[in-house]
Amino acid sequence: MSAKTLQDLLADGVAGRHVLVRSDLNVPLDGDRVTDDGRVRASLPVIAALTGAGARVIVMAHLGRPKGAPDPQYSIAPAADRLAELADAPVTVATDVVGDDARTKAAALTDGQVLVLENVRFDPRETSKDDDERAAFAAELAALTGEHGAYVDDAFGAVHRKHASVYDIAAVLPAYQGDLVKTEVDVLRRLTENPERPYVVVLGGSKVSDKLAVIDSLLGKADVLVIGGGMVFTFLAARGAKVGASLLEQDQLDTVRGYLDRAEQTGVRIVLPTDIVVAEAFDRDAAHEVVPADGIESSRFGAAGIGLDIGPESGRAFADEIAKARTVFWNGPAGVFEFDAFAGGTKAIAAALAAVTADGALTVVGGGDSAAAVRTLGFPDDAFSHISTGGGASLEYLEGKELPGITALER
Ligand SMILES: Nc1ncnc2c1ncn2[C@@H]1O[C@H](COP(=O)(O)OP(=O)(O)O)[C@@H](O)[C@H]1O
Ligand SMILES: O=C(OP(=O)(O)O)[C@H](O)COP(=O)(O)O
Repeated sequence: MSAKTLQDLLADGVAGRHVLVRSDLNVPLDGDRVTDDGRVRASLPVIAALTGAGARVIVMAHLGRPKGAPDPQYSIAPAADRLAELADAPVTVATDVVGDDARTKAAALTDGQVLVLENVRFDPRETSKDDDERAAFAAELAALTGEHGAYVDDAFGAVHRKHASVYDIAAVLPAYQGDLVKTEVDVLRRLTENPERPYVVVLGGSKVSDKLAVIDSLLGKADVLVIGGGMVFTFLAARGAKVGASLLEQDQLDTVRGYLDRAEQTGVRIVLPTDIVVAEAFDRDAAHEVVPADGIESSRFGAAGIGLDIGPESGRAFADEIAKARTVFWNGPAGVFEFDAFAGGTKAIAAALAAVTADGALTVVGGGDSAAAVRTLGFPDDAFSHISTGGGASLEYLEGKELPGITALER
C-alpha cells in the first residue's frame, strides 16, 4: 500500500485539529548558536502548509544523541528558536517532551499556531529496543493531539531510525508522508535506477560504525568508492598501518578487510587517501603536519597524533575521481571542516563536485554535517544537483534497505 500524503491530509481537512509533525531539526550548533539552519528551513514548507490550513501543529524532533535523559547541551531550544524566527506562524517551545509543560501548551494551541516539543531523545523510550516501551511513548505523544489528531512524517534524516516518533507513532494516529520525505526519495530513486556511469560514492564523516555497513552493498552498485573522514583510519589499519589516536573501529577490521578483498574481486575501486593531516589534539588551533597515510605515527606527535583531514595530494586525487564521474553521491566530510586547518579535503571534494555538476553530472550531497560543510565553505545550494537533509537515511535508501519511517506509513 502506498503512503497517504500531506495533500491527502489537507484534503481531509485540518482546521482546528492538532497535527503532530516529526521534523529533523538536528542542526549543528556552536554553543547555542545554529551554525547551519538548512534542516530548519527544509522543515518550514510542511509546517506552513498545515498552519495555513488552520492546523494546530506540534513539532517533535531530536537533536544530537543525548543518553535518554534531559541534557541542556542537547536542548531543542536553539533549533526551535530559529524555527520561530523563520516561520510565518507563532511558535512556542515546551520545556519537556510529554510532561506538564508540553501537555498544557499543546492544549492551549489555537488554529495556525505551532508548538515545538523538547528533544524527543530526552525520553529513553524514544530509542528503546523494546517495542512496548516505544509504543507507550508513542501513545503519550499521540495523546497531545486530543481527539482528532494526525501525524505527518517529514523527518527524512531520521527515516532510517526505528524510533517511537518516527515509526511507532504511525500505528497510533492517522499517518501521512510529508513533502520533504517525498522529494528526497524521488531524487534518490534517480541514483538507484540506472545511474549514469561512472558512479562515484564519496564517504567520510564520523558516524563510522553506522556507515561502514553501507559499503558492503555499495560494492555492488557504485564503480568507485572514495573514502575520507573518520572512516579512513579503519581502512588504513585494516591494511596494516598504525593510526595513532585517530578514530578507529577496532572490531570492524576484519569486515573492512573483507570489503577490500571483495572490491578487488568485483572490480570496484576503493580509493583511499595517500596523505593525512595529523594533529597534536582535537582542537581548532592544534599543531599539525601532513604525513603519508601509512606513516601516521611518524609525525612529530608519534602515537598521540590524530588524523583530522586527508592531505592535499589526496584532495587532488579525490577531485580527479569526481571529475570523471557522471553520477556522484557524497556523504560525510573528509575532515574536521569545522576547524579551518582541517577543512582542505572537504573543500577539494566540494569544489570538484560543483565543477562536475556544472558539467552536467548528477550530484547529491547528503547529511546534516555534509550539507552544513558545503554551505559554510561558501558553496551555494545550486552548485549541486541536490542537497539532501539525510546522510545515514540516504545511504540506507541507496543500499535498498527498508526504512522504518517509510514502511510505517505504508502499513
Ligand atoms: N578524521 C576525522 N576525525 C574525527 N571527526 C571527523 C573526521 N573527519 C570528519 N569528521 C567529522 O565528521 C562529522 C560529520 O560526520 P557525519 O555525522 O557522519 O556526517 P553527516 O552528518 O553529513 O552524515 C563532522 O562534524 C566532522 O568534523
Ligand atoms: O543527523 C542525522 O543523520 P546524518 O548525520 O546521517 O545526516 C539525523 O538527524 C539522524 O540522527 P542520528 O544519526 O543521531 O539518528
